Amino acid sequence: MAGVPNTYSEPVHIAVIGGTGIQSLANFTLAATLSISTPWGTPSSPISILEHPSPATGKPIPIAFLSRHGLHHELAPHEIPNRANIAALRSLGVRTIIAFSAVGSLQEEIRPRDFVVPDQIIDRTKGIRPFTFFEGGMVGHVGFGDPFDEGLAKIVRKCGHSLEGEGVRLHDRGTIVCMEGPQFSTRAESNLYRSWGGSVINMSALPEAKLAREAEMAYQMICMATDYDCWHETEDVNVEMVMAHMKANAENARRFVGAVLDELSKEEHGEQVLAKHLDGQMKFAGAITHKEGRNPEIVKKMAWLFPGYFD
Ligand SMILES: CSC[C@H]1O[C@H](OP(=O)(O)O)[C@H](O)[C@@H]1O
Ligand SMILES: Nc1ncnc2[nH]cnc12
Repeated sequence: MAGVPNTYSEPVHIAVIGGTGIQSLANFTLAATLSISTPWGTPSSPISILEHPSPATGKPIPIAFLSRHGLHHELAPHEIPNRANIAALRSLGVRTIIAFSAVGSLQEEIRPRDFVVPDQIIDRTKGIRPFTFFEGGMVGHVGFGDPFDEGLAKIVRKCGHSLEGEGVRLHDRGTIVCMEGPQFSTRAESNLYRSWGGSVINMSALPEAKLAREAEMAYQMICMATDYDCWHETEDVNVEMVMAHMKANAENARRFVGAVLDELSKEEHGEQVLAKHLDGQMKFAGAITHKEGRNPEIVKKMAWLFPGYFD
């Protein structure tokens, strides 16, 4: 956009990843648009730096916004450059990610337009998406028992509940089934996922959440149900249905994200926003590969992501 700076000199600690139907965040001041190139390629879209006034001090707080499927939804779930997205955000200083996702509901009580703050994921991707930074000569194993950040989740839930009664219905927990797509599930699959205890289904929680964990970022997804997939007696999911529910509830989605950003801007959440509890975890996880066995090319890539960790 003409006149918008293409650099930003301050560190940015919070990011929002927008999914289907959320290609931008309105009501924020656009401070810069950044085109970042990483050793893992270029992100899904330029990263917008939005300034958000801190409710406490009025001082602008920068937020990075990235559109997962590209500016015009041109990237299918398996084409999303997840490693470039996460690496680019970390290079800006981001340590907290709020990720938004349109999901199918696998449970009667999760109605279209309800929000869910999930706490678990079942991986039904097919291994065709690059899913780790640690490969090709540097091994790293990171814990993923709780795929989302519980501290961040608590803040997100509190914000969601504060909007209840104003058109927002929130489910505090849930298991996402992340499927490969881009085709939707068969009815047999949809029923199988229900029998496994799945709450909602999407195509984008993974490897995004795994890579955020490897990059030592606190990550929480906010899901909005757009359909009952194909297990329910109502009409089977289709794109038109997903987009219609997203559009109808976009204002609530934006208010939800806005409330979370307001809350995260408070000084009391400083340590959480900087994900201090995850600091340095990859330094030890990656040290499993002895120095003499590390591939110098990968070491160079890693130095971009984790300056000073593997010197
Ligand atoms: C358009 S329906 C399928 C599509 O919607 C979800 O996108 P996102 O998670 O980015 O909001 C789902 O994961 C699929 O990519
Ligand atoms: N039914 C569904 N399956 C997978 N991803 C979705 N995103 C929205 N609805 C979905």
